[in-house]
Amino acid sequence: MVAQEDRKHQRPVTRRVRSFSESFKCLFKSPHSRGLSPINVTRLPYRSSSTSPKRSSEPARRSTISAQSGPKNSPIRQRTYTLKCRSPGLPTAFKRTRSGANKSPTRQQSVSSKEGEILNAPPRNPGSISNGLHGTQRTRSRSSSISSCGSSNGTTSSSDSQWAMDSLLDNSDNDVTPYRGSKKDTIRSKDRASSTFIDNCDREALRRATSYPNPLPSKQLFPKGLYTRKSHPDEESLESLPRFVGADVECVIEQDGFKVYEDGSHEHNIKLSGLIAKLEKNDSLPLHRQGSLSRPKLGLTLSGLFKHHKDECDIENALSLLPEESHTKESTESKFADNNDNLPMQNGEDYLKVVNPDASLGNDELKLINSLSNKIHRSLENYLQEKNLKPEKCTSGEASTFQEKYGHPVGLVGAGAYGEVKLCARSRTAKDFPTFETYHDDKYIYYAVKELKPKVGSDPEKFCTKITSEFIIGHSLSHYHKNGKKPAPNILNVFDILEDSTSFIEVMEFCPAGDLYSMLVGKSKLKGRLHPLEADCFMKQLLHGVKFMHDHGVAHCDLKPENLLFYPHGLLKICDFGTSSVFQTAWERKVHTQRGIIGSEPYVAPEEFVDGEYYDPRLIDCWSCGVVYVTMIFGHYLWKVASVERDISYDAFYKEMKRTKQFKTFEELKHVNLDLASARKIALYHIFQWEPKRRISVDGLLAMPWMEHTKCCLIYDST
Ligand SMILES: Nc1ncnc2c1ncn2[C@@H]1O[C@H](COP(=O)(O)OP(=O)(O)OP(=O)(O)O)[C@@H](O)[C@H]1O
Repeated sequence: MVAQEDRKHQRPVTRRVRSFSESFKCLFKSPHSRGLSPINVTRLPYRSSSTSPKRSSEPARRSTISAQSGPKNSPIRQRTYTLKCRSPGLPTAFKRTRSGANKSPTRQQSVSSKEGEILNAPPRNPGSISNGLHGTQRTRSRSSSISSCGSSNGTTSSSDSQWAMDSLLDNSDNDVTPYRGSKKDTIRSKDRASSTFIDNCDREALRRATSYPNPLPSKQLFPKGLYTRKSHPDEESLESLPRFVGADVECVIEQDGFKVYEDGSHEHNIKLSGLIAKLEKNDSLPLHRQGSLSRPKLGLTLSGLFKHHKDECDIENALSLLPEESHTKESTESKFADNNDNLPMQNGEDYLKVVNPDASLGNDELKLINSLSNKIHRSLENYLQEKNLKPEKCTSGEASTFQEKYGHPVGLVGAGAYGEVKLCARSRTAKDFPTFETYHDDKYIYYAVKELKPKVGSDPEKFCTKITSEFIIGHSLSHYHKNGKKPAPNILNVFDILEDSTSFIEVMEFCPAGDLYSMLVGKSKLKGRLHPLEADCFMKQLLHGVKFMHDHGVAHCDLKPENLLFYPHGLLKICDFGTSSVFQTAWERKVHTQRGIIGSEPYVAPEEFVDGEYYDPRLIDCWSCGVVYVTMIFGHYLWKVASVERDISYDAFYKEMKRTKQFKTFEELKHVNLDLASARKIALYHIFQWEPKRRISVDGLLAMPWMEHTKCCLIYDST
């Protein structure tokens, strides 16, 4: 099997670094010049620390690195880390639903390895099915500083590594937001927060639920009425997605709203973000300075009335940069499957023939890119020269206004490197029924609206590439169903890009349960972690989302918890395509390799640090998925940088693997049963191969027993 996998990875990959825009630019050069001139990709480090303005005391999130250089000349600066390696002792909180809590805390023993300590609970009875459910509770030593994380020589020590993520957090918004479950659930989840036990009496039910490979069918075995699964109100937004049908089955695990049923299925109840929870409590939407995307002002001043707010984007005047026709599904139907009529031919050459109709970037996108980048360049000139001109209309006739299409701003969701992310809402109309591609409730439809403002002195070319890339890749991936294919449930919908007199505005699907980063932070605050079955479900969704991207010629290149968003019932959405790489367009059969460091440090694959080495961007995504997974499981990083020169934790992992072909941390990692623990361990070894040619692909990973037998709350074609 390993040999087979290796062969898979040795598929010929060709050439060189190139970014999204270059994938297209090169199409306008003659084939001759394309072959000769190396295309230089400078990936703009566009993502500085993005801290939600609402929570200024929260530490900075991961920054995205995008550069093209090796370790010696690394553009990576020392940064502060927020998901730190932490000190041992946190037991995983498990609680049974039907029985009283066992008041005697079980012990979770920590396992130390050379490079750091991890959290693991050895079984009370080795071989028992509840191996991962009992542990030693130890007092954790908390670090109160995040600044200690980087040593001056760029390496990390194991003591450096023991920073507790939760110690870095403010507790200001604890328990403000309700769970998205029933009232009963809400109360239970509060009770559960401090619970760290599982009682023994229903072990048999738990064993059945998590039996490997197949849990027992529920209805034949269990009487009705024990526990009826209810669908969430927001599930109606996902009509097209098949889900496990509700059944009367017993809930055998309940932890922080995550429930596992006796038939092996499960249910997530992820907290709604504070903003949406507050909005839903009130009956009407607040008018946040209707017509403006800027923050609400506290008071009105006379001078303010006459002052031109240069940095505010003016929503009334925002106009779509998209041709009107591309808003409708029908008109964007892809024609390239068997029609090359509109190809960007050059001097009669036919090298732009569509050979890969599955690529998400084809003729339609090419046209859109051309039109968008022209408009963005023109507008950028105006912005940078502070001409403050109104945007030109893209279409003849009356284009709908931003407000008609997306409503008005009702709050602040987050902040990105180029501006804020706002929540906009508009009333539902009869026309909206039945398809919703974003979050909604009975009355309103919600959109996330991201402001992209050029910085003074910034390179217009880079800014243009960043927003074109972010929008086109997101838009094309999320509109792939335009040609009759199934929608990708794990890719964030990107709807529109508009401009006003000072900035560009990207309109996206709104995910009301926030991102994985916030979820992990929230768990950590409550001294809990993700249940392994919940983490497995997220991993499966993540891998399916990434597989979808890879199948369509795009590698994400910046997978990290901050870029994974959620719906309350656990639907995961991959977002932020600003550093994504197009490794294959519709006109290419070959997969392009690339070089240079791209992504966020702890998630960056080791081959990226090798100076000048070309790598397959799909495999770096796979590595990042592995890091995201272990971060979910441990609640901290295993290393800060996957470079033996720069990180002693990684160096220790590397040496241990070389010497023993094992990594103690993975060997001792527990799951709900031994089979799952073993299947997952094997998969982790396949992911964390520092030699890319030995690393498993995302496809391969999904086919491994671990993922094959992971019950996911979405049912995919291949499962
Ligand atoms: N569609 C969305 N739904 C819900 N929350 C969102 C959405 N988009 C962004 N957010 C929130 O806003 C935060 C910042 O947004 P985003 O990730 O786009 O900025 P960034 O990645 O820091 O900026 P950049 O685009 O420069 O990388 C996210 O971490 C997330 O919590």
